[in-house]
Amino acid sequence: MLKGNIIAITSGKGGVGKSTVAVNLALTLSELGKKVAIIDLDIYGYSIPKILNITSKPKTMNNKIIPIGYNENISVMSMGFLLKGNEPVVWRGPMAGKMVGHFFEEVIWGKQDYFILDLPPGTGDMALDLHQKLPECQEIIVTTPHPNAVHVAERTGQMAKQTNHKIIGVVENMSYFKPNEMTRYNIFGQGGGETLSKNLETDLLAQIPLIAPNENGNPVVLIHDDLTLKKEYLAFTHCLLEKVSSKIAK
Ligand SMILES: Nc1ncnc2c1ncn2[C@@H]1O[C@H](COP(=O)(O)OP(=O)(O)OP(=O)(O)O)[C@@H](O)[C@H]1O
Repeated sequence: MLKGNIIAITSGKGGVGKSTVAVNLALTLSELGKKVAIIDLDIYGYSIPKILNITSKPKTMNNKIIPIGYNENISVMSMGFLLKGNEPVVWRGPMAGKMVGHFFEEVIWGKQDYFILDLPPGTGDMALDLHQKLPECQEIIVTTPHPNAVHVAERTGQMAKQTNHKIIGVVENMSYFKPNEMTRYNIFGQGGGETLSKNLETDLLAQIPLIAPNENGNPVVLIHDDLTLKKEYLAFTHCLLEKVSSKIAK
């Protein structure tokens, strides 16, 4: 199975930034010299290949899949690598569950410091499969500050608790927008991450701001492209490393 610390990035609602958080966390860990695998478990709504701009296809060896190497520290697997172009995945739940099993067992991962799992939103089949297949997995719950996102994310956290997955903490994404040092807009409200972490009796690990598109109108979501984002993710990753290693030590 997977050899290394396993961290699932979860949420209640879609679109709150799970995949973005998963990728930036992996990039930051890799910059700190850690070996990281990103497993895109959003079988229907995979987005990691697009975020990382990966177009190559994985090779196989002895009937096992070799994950795509993004850089020397990061290996990636996604449903998107197995399809031609932007094909939809029109599968019933058990098929998707089987694919998740393949991603864990039929990919040559080797030993990694961290496996970052990008989950689909909610408490459906995939989350349940994960709880059964990887009981040692720990979770980070992503929300925006908006009360609706918090309300739904709380159910994901409750599921983690019911199935004995440790919650490392909450990340509040799209927390605020700061066009300059003097101005700050709380576009999706305020305090959602804090409320969620209190309700789940865990820590608020980070408040990641909304980043404006660059001068060409392209979204900026990777730490490579924005210094503020880089600093926020560095602080978040250090906080995470401390929490994960203290849990390992216990
Ligand atoms: N901090 C941020 N600032 C600006 N844009 C962001 C930020 N975080 C995420 N986004 C953008 O928001 C959109 C949704 O992000 P993402 O795909 O990571 O969410 P998700 O929770 O994984 O969604 P889904 O559940 O649908 O897979 C993307 O277009 C992403 O580029």
